[in-house]
Amino acid sequence: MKFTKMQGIGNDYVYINCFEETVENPAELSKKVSDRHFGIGSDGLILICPSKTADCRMQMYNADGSESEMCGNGIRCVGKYVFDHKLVDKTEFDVETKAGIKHLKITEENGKAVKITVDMGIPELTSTVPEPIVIDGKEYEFIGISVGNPHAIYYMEGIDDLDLESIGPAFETHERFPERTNSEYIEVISKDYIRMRVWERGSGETWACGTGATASAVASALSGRTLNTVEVELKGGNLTIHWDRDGSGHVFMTGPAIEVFEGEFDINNL
Ligand SMILES: N[C@@H](CCC[C@H](N)C(=O)O)C(=O)O
Repeated sequence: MKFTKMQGIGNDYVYINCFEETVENPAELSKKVSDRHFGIGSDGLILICPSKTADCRMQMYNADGSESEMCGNGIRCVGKYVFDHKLVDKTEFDVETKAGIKHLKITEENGKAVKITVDMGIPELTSTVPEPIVIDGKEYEFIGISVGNPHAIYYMEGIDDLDLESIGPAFETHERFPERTNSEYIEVISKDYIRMRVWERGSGETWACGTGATASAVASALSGRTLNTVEVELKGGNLTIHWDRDGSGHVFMTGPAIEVFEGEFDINNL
C-alpha cells in the first residue's frame, strides 16, 4: 500500500490516498503504522477519501486506533496533499470531517501549498469558566472547549517541567470526560502570545495539536487572558489563531504543512 508521511509543526501522521487505495480496517492499521519501532512511526493515520458533499473527506485515527472527529494539523496536511497532488485545482476548497465540512484557503508558492488557513467553525463551551476538578488527589481548574473534538485547558506556570508521561493518562481518562479528552497545559506570555503543551486523547504527548491550539486560544480570550488573535507556541512550532468573536463567531487556524516522504508497505508485514 502506498502512503505519504506528513507533519504539521511536528504532529506527524501517515496519510493514505483513498482515491486510489482501499483500507479495510483503519483502526488496526493506525496502531501498526504509528508504532515508532515496528511501524512507520507517527501520531496516527489519516485517510484522504472522495466525498459526496465536499471536495474530499478525511478520516482520522489516533495511535491507539481510536477515531477522532477532527484534527487541526491533519486537515492542513490534507489540504496540502490534495492541492500539491492536483486532486483539487483551486486554492479554496472544502474538506468533509466527522465534525462537519471545513473550508480551507491555501497560500501557494510555485504550485505548492506552503501555508493553510482552516475555518475551524464555531467553538462550543463545555464547562463553566473555570470548572474545578480533582485529578490524582490534586486540585486544578479547567475550561472545556469543543471544536468538534473535546479539549480541557489548564493554566499554569512551568509547563516545561510537567512530567506528562506520568500525569497525562489521569487527565485523559478522568470520569468527568466519558469520551476521554485532549488536555492542554498553557502558559500565558502576553495578550497575544501563549505557550502550550498537549496530552492527546489516544496518542499521548504530541509536538503539536491544531484543534488544541484553537480551543486554547478561545479559552484564553473567553477568560480575558488574551485578545481574540493569538500566536500559540507549541513544541514543534507556532500557529496563529484568530477568533472572529464579534462577527461570524468562527475561529481560523493558520500554519504550515510539510510532506516528509512517500513510501510503500506490505500490509502483511506490519
Ligand atoms: N493532533 C490533532 C488532534 C488529533 C485527535 C485527538 N487526539 C482526538 O482524539 O480528538 C490536531 O492537530 O488537532
